[in-house]
Amino acid sequence: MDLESFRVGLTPTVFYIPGFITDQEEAQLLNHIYGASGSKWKTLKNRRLQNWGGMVHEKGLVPQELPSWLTKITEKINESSGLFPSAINHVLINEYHPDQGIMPHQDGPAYFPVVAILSLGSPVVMDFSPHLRLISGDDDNSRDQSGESGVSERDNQNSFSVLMMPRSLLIFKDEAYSDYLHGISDSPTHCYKQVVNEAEALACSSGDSRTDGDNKILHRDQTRVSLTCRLVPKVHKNLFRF
Ligand SMILES: O=C(O)CCC(=O)C(=O)O
Ligand SMILES: [Fe+2]
Repeated sequence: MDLESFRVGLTPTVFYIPGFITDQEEAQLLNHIYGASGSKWKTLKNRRLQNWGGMVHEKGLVPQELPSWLTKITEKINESSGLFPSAINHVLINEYHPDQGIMPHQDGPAYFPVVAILSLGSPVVMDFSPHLRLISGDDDNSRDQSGESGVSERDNQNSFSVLMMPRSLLIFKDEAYSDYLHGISDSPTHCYKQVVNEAEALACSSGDSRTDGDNKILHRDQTRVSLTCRLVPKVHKNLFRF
């Protein structure tokens, strides 16, 4: 795959790959996700999530083997992007109802700084906003299970947004990873007027979203499920030797 041809926007470095999986693969993934044991879900204030691959700690991953229905996807991401130095070993599955989102955050330091997000279900807009780097130390206090940390300082210049259609893959790294917060508003309508990938996203949509084309408003009338695929380079072989 020529990843360069999927680059979007002016900020290094964001790639948007429409139709990364087929309708059938999307349905199969949703079957596996909703077929998982109820105890696999962790309910947060504004969404539910499933954690696959093991527990991420500040010092690395206490690993758990990914099931084959996930490695099928992660291997395809590894091979087609060529951006991960070894196999993706962690997948966070987030579920959002139309009035749910994720606060602007930066992914935690345990991850290799490349993120691949596969979207299923309802389209949404993800907002990126630059933040002023925190001057000192770590910000562990606000980190939750997903390894994300809230960062309060930010500015609104140079912000940009990406429209994430079902079955698409969004990859971001470099500045987009290190100098920007990313988040999804909890509003049931999202405006896609300013997105950096409107043409790419809408070219591939097959009527699975309700849009108001004149005002570029997206009505989130379905649940969205996303798979955030990452690599935790440091893996703990022995739980008791932390
Ligand atoms: O659901 C998404 O698209 C984003 C998830 C995310 O940012 C995360 O899990 O860190
Ligand atoms: Fe994130």
